[in-house]
Amino acid sequence: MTRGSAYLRRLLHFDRLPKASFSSFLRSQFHLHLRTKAARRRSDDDPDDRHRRDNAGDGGRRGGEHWDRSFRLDKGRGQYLLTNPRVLDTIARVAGLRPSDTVLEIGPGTGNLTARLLQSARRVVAVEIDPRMVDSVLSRASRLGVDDRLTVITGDALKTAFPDFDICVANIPYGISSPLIAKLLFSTSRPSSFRSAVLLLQKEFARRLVAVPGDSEFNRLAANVRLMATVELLMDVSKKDFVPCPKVDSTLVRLQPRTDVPEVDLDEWLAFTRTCFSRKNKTLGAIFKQKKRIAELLGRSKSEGRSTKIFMEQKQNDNGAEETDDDKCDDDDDDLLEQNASEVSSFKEKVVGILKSGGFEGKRPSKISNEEFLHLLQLFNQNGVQFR
Ligand SMILES: C[S@@+](CC[C@H](N)C(=O)[O-])C[C@H]1O[C@@H](n2cnc3c(N)ncnc32)[C@H](O)[C@@H]1O
Repeated sequence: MTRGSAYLRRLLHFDRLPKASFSSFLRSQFHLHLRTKAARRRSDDDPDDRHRRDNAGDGGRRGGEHWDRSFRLDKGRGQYLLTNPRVLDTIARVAGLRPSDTVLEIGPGTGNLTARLLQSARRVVAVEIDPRMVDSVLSRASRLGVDDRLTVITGDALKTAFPDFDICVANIPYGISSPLIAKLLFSTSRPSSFRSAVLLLQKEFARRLVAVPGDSEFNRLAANVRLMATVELLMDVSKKDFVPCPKVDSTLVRLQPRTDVPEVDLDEWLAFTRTCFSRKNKTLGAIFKQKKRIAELLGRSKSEGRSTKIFMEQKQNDNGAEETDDDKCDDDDDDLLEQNASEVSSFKEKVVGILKSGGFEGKRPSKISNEEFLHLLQLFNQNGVQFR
């Protein structure tokens, strides 16, 4: 008998019994463990059991929502299923659904949240990119007898036209957080026809969304979202509540479209904030004095009506941060300067003059409120400087 098992024997008070009894105790425990494991595996493969688990969202809600492993989950598509029934119930509850509501759900997956949304709302319209998930959620809805109230659009939520909806509730793939929020807030009819969007987001991303001017995390996305909506953090959700377990924790967030959105051309605003936040930790004076920036602005201001890609189509990372590293911007500036040198120089004087007149030259974008940004944009536009 090894020292370890002698210690275990003492610990379990087997030291006064014959060694043979202890060995047979260990053997019986081992067999019990194997039997339990086999039973669990059988239950996973049992369609009835699976069905019982699938139905956890429509009544009893005991135990976890399990993944039936009928196909491989694609992490590249953000297929992390939320399986904690308490969290799923809470999301459906705090979303504030009304019986007359049409809910837009992005990425229903196997329907863990969908089943609950269908309990409280009139109908759910879901957009799902993976046809395997579409089959899964549709067959689940049909088993629950609610398929007549569920429509699933197979496609990319960023490229699919959304139908009219009252509220959006979703555990979204985190890779599309920024462009999806931009699409919800900037491309729906104005004033926004929906009441709110309750989204599960990566925790750090959610914190950046609620950052205010002066916070180290304040960024372009936060400024843009604040223009269109109020943001509220509802609750944190542990990574342990997902299958498979992701690397990051999550936060449930409510976005409520503002009814008092300022009168501003939104494409112009988006292009303007893109410029303002283009260089980390620089003052507006430094940002707008860049040769490349001046040349771009001059080109835009001269060619009226020239359109640029809008916010959600622009290349951006999921942090909502689009700032470039300080030293990378001046590369190739000279090549980009196609305008006549004296024209560029007098345009630069004009831009700097506008910044000075509003007291903005020495200010950093991360400390500026939206009211101030709007004022500066107005000054630029009034003086013929256009951003898109
Ligand atoms: C985080 S899972 C959520 C699944 C389910 N709602 C849940 O909570 O268990 C994200 C889902 O979004 C889908 N998805 C990923 N990218 C998408 C896109 N661009 N448009 C629509 N659905 C997408 C994935 O296939 C997956 O089903």
